[in-house]
Amino acid sequence: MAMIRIRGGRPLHGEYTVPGSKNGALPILAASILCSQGPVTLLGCPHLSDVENMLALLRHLGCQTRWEGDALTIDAQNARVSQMPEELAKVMRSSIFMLGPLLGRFGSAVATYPGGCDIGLRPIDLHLKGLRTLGARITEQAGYIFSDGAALKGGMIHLDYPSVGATENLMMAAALTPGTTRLTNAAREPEIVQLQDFLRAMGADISGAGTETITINGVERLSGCSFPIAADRIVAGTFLVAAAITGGEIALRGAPVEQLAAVEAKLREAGCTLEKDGALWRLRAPAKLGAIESIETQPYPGFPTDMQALFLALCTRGQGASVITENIFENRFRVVPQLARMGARIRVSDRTAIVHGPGRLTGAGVTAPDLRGGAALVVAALAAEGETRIGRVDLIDRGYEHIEQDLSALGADAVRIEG
Ligand SMILES: CC(=O)N[C@H]1[C@@H](OP(=O)(O)OP(=O)(O)OC[C@H]2O[C@@H](n3ccc(=O)[nH]c3=O)[C@H](O)[C@@H]2O)O[C@H](CO)[C@@H](O)[C@@H]1O
Ligand SMILES: C=C(OP(=O)(O)O)C(=O)O
Repeated sequence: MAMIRIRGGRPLHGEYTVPGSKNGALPILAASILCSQGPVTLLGCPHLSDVENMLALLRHLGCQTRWEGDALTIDAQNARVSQMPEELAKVMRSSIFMLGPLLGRFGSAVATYPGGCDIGLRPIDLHLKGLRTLGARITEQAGYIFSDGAALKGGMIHLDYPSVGATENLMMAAALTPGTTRLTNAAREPEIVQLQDFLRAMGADISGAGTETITINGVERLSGCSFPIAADRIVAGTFLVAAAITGGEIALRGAPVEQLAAVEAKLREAGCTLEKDGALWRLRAPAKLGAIESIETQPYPGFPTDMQALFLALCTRGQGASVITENIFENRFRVVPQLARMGARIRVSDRTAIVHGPGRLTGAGVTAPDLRGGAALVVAALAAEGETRIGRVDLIDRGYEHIEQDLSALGADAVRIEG
């Protein structure tokens, strides 16, 4: 098994270009199967293991896929319905995104319960309830989800919770479903707006993404287009935290600054200076990081749950106690025992973690518990004395293309050791 070895204590300095977004790309890849006329080309698509797994799923469903640099072309003209292979569904939460588009285009789908990082129970009841409201007949048997959407028609769906994935799945199902579908209490994340933009580029009639009501008028068919994948707000946030914890300075190129308002506010509270400088967004760390009184994860535009573990790491270096509350996923403090191995003093009670800083972080052998927990260990290792070895790099690779190379280019001593 590969691991990342980091020798800490070197402040990061330099410029970093933010890559395309994983959470933007994954639903867009699923939506490409809706396109029956001509190929779609996604520009600036990140080369991530999750993207490759999604492509394997698309090929299994009869699509042709081709990379040319960062441009990814998918031709779904000859796509067909077929049972999704369990091994792919098991490793990737986003396999569930195929359900809506397959129902929309072919009127049937067979899926398995999705796997992915262990950050909570992650039920899919809201996805299934919404599809049933559109007329899908869904039966669940031995881990398989059989859905028949021959009689799909537009309808009113109120989501009990603004789930990102359920909103996306239902937008995709409704794009080719006759009649008008209205989604209320929809998620408002930037990735929902990106999916709407992509569906529109293929010819869909959809509006309202970014607000809590999305309206979709089904069209007969969708056709090919070329579409840019937007920059990854969580990767951008990760590199800001990495620079901050090492007492360094970073300039991000192509950062989605407005999408990071909640993260920026907390970095400022920790004493960082952030300013726009033309196309660059600069962060300068203070001589000593301050504690952060309270962070509460919330749906967008609140503080993102995907940044929570990274701030656990950052707050270990803050002067005093910081309080972090996780409201979205019930199992997202699994990195705490790993950070404790590096000397962090964090007390968890239910959904709240109290981080006592400033502690001395020291290198240790640790294991990524999930994608962002893994990134938090990388960031902590940059600030630790001595050598840290981080295992389960495969989880980190889900969302970061070659994190050790990008950090090395900014001055870190970080290498991947293939095992
Ligand atoms: C590929 C992708 O974009 N992943 C993101 C997406 O995940 P994902 O789309 O899975 O997250 P959701 O917004 O659906 O989940 C939020 C909460 O709703 C619950 N829930 C969700 C669906 C459902 O049918 N029933 C239900 O109870 C979940 O268990 C969780 O507690 O949004 C999360 C919240 O911003 C991010 O952390 C993930 O990085
Ligand atoms: C939890 C995440 O992703 P996914 O929903 O794909 O598991 C994440 O990106 O932090």
